[in-house]
Amino acid sequence: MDYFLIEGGRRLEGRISVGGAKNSGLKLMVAALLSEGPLILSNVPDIADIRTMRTLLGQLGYDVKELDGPQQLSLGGTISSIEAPYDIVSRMRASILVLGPLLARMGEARVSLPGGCAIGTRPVDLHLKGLEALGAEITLEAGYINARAPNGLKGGRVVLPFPSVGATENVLMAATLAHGTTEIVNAAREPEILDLANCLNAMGAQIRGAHSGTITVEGVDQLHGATYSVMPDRIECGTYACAVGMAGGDVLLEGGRMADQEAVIYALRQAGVEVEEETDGLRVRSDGKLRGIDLTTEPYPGFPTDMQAQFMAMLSVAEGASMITETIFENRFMHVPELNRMGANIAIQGRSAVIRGVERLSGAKVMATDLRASFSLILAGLVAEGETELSRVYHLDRGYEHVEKKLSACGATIRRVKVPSGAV
Ligand SMILES: CC(=O)N[C@H]1[C@@H](OP(=O)(O)OP(=O)(O)OC[C@H]2O[C@@H](n3ccc(=O)[nH]c3=O)[C@H](O)[C@@H]2O)O[C@H](CO)[C@@H](O)[C@@H]1O
Ligand SMILES: C=C(OP(=O)(O)O)C(=O)O
Repeated sequence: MDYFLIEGGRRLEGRISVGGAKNSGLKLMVAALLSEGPLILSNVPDIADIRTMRTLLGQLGYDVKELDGPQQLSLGGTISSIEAPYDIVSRMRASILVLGPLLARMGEARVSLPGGCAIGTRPVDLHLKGLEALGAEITLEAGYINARAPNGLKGGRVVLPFPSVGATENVLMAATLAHGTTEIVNAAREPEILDLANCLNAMGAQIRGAHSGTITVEGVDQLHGATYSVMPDRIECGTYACAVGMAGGDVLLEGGRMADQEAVIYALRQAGVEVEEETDGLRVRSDGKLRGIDLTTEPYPGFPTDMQAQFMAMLSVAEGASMITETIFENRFMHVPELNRMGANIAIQGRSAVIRGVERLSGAKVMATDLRASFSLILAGLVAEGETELSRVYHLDRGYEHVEKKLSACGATIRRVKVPSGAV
């Protein structure tokens, strides 16, 4: 298992190129299952989750080819299996999203139940109810979801009690090939949903209102191939903005977009970080002097839960106290004990964390527990006195590409130590 060594105390200057969004790229790859012709995707992030999705699509019989390196993929072929097995779904929860497309295209699907993960129990009841509203017959057996729609799916009205991102995407994809009209009420409004709808429309789907909370889909008989570019990763962009905020410096986040992340930019500015939109991306400047602020995670357009851990790290060295309330996942504070081991002063009270800013953090051996928690520890390491050793970086590799390259290019001292598999 690789680990990172980080030496704190360097300002960050230069440019970081923001990659394609993990949370869009994965869904666009799944959308290819709905198409009769190949889907060509560009700006695909070079991350482990995308490689896992390639394995899953391969398992279903699909052919995923690199056209010009890992960032441009061609996806197409014939579906020869309708089963998403446990060993892949348990590695990556987004695998559940093949359920809707397989049902719509093949009339049946067998997908392992994903189960919980480090940040919460993460049930999929809303996905299943949504698909049932389109006429799917669903049973659960031996840890698997068995779904059937022998006469095809029928358009229906799906009212989500909570705007679940995954449930919205599963129902949206299934509805593109259903007979008749589907309305998804209280749909998630994340920019990645709009990206998915835009790609599906480019493939011939008839989707309206993908950014509005009520999505209308007129089912069509078939979808065709298309060429589409994955949107930039707003979470990666916000993560590097926090790095500059803490370490101090001046960095252009190439490809970053203000419109995708107004709540994050508002919070950065409140904390004392300068953010401006330029033609090429977002310019972030900071003198490293930060103020404490209060934050609550919410569905989009509110402050994203996927930026919570990074802000926690940043606010741990701000002047004054901050409070972060996590409303999306019930167990997303696993980074707190690790940050405290580096000298942070953070107390958890129920769903909130009270962060009392400290003057300095000190380098330590710490352990990644989930994707965003991993990066919060890198951020802490960038400003800590001495050396930080971050283990279990496979969590980080799921969703951040070329971290050590991107940060070192801006002056950070960070290196990956490769440990051959099998070594102790
Ligand atoms: C691959 C991907 O895109 N992942 C993102 C997606 O996850 P994901 O699609 O899993 O997130 P959801 O919006 O579905 O989940 C939010 C909350 O709703 C609950 N819930 C969800 C579905 C369901 O059927 N029943 C239910 O109770 C979940 O347990 C969680 O507490 O959106 C999250 C919220 O912005 C992000 O943190 C994840 O990075
Ligand atoms: C929670 C995340 O991803 P996933 O839903 O894939 O676990 C994330 O991207 O922060």
